[in-house]
Amino acid sequence: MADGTAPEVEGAAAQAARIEAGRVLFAQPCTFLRGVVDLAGLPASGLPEVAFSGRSNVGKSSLVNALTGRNTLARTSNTPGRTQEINLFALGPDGRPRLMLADLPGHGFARAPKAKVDAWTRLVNAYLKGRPPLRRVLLLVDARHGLKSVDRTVMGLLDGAAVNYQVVLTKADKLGIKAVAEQQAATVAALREHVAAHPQVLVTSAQTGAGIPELRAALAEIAQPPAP
Ligand SMILES: Nc1nc2c(ncn2[C@@H]2O[C@H](COP(=O)(O)OP(=O)(O)OP(=O)(O)O)[C@@H](O)[C@H]2O)c(=O)[nH]1
Ligand SMILES: [Mg+2]
Repeated sequence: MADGTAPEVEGAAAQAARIEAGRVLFAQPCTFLRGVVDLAGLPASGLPEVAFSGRSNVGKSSLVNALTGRNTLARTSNTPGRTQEINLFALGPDGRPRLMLADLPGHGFARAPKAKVDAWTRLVNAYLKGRPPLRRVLLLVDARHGLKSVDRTVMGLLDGAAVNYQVVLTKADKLGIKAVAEQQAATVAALREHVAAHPQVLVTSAQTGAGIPELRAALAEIAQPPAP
């Protein structure tokens, strides 16, 4: 390079700057705005939004908590079907939030009455297809199980609506390093034919914090830039 800096050194410096931007963003306050049961209840905030989607019990609410460093911001449970509304959280300095987080009800099996599950599935699908500020959908997939047919249905919906999405493997602490790497490689390969999918698959654990700095960094690139 012209200034004598080796490319790998420049790459490492750029990555460190991304990680730092993510740390700074998620060190800001995060406040629960509201839970909505129909699209009309969604605020027109003008903020970029990122949604946490995936099968029931995959760890969506836990990931919101791990990212924001708050254990009880989003309610979690061992029972699939815990989150039954679209819960919105504003992240950023008081009065000047930079990013909206949307913790969604899960897809697929849930321990709740069928009529209720059908209603929130319709809500989530309508939200995923038609929410203008939605910049990225994080499609959470249990690292032990990989992509399931309900995930492929959601991927088809997002491809069709041209909504950018990124697969995040969760609960990586429940698998060995080799098995996680194999699941990651298989998922990357499966995403190649999906036009709206981000090519990078992130690996996380809400329990150990693995992958959380990297996911924060990815979301900092979507957030509104900090005020000068
Ligand atoms: N070991 C481990 N357990 C996790 C992790 N993330 C979530 N869990 C557990 O998985 C269960 C479900 O977590 P939630 O965060 O409630 O999952 P969810 O996707 O929001 O579930 P619904 O709202 O029901 O769709 C809880 O018992 C969590 O403690 C993780 O990274 N590692
Ligand atoms: Mg939840």
